[in-house]
Amino acid sequence: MPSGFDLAVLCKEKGNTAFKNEDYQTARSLYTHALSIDPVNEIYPLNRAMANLKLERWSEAEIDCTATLKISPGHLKAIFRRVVARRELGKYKQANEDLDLFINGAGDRLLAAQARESLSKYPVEDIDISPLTTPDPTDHLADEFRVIHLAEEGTPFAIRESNTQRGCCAFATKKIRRGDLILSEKPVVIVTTETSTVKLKELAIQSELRGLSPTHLNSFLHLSNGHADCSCFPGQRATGIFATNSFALTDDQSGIGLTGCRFNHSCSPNARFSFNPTTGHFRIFALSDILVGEEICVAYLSSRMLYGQTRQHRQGLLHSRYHFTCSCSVCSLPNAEMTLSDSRRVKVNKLWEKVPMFPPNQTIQRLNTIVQSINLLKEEGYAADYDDFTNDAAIICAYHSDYESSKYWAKLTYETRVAEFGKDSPRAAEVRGTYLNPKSFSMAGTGRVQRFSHIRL
Ligand SMILES: C[S@@+](CC[C@H](N)C(=O)[O-])C[C@H]1O[C@@H](n2cnc3c(N)ncnc32)[C@H](O)[C@@H]1O
Repeated sequence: MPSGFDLAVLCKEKGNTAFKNEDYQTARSLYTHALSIDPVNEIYPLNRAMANLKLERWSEAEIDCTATLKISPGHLKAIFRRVVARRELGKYKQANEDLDLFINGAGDRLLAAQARESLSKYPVEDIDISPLTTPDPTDHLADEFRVIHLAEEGTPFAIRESNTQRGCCAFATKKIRRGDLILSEKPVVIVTTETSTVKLKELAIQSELRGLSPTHLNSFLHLSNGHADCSCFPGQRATGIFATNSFALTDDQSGIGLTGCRFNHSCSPNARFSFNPTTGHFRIFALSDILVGEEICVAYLSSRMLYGQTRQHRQGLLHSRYHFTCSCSVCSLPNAEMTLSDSRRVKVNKLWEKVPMFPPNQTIQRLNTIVQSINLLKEEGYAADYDDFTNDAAIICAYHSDYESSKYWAKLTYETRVAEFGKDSPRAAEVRGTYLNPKSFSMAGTGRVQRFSHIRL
């Protein structure tokens, strides 16, 4: 497992950097990651012992020193660090025994004399100052995990562990309105996906990880890994984490936003993520009004794959791509409601295919089909992608020289895109011109003149 070994070494090196910067919490966590990848290297528990001493986590420091000594008996640094930990724990007898071991092992007169001198300051018998709680040696990550999940000030959400199988979730902490910007962040790990083999991708991810700050590497390694138990990327923890949490940024790039990737998927999402190539930010906008305490979910599948497919089909896609069984509010509907939901979505999909097939002399039917589709989506509680239909309506009205109707539909398209992707997004910019001037549609005014003002949503 050479690459697993690399990651452990990287964690140790970044941990050392954090330690030098006096960020002992991050250092401790990175040594824990290193240890979880390579549990037989004595340096990792030894370094973590030092971080634990700095954090005054004496019991854990003692446990780490003992672990080091199991792997490497007689390791002097481990013995000395355990002396410090045991003294602080009031285990003077054991501390003094360790100190004797250290002095004997050190074989250095000056060092031995200094150690003996410090020994004289401590009682020989134990006194009872045991810690208030006995640390669970398996729970090393608990504290860092909590730190990561503190909501940043000013954000309208918090990431919290849920009691569902969805793990961490984003919950609204303030009332959010449709079109509100929920999150904007720079992705930290960006990989070119075009023609990449798994091996190339793996190397690219490793190279990105090398460039991360200790804090970011630590956060990355805390992300969920849907590939921990499958054979997709054997022994490649970083690749598994990347595959679980990355989103397409552009046609040939994927990336991870360390906070954005904590938002779970829903088949009727109330938020939408997008990437703004101009600013280089990942953004999440609200698709509907969201109440305090409500979970904020985005969609991992795009438009028709989502609103036009049955639960079975969506679950199949999500499972093959991301290895999870969707438990969103739509997929958890009782049978009867599920059947209704499925039939609505299948119908919308059929209507979507039908819309462009109407000949020019059936534009009224075409517009009515568009209205019917959007109403079905609304009935389904699906609040996105109406522009898949409204843009078509704007074009066909302009074709028949009904610029008032065209503007009505183009405005809906523009407003949808502003709300879902932001006013400054390329998606909104794309339709702004035709909204302001429907005559600028390429086929405008080339069909039979007709009025459609009676067909509205
Ligand atoms: C990008 S992460 C999202 C954040 C994740 N919940 C966490 O704890 O960090 C994707 C993982 O979240 C879980 N997840 C997201 N949406 C889900 C859903 N609708 N149903 C079940 N699990 C979901 C799956 O384990 C998936 O692999």
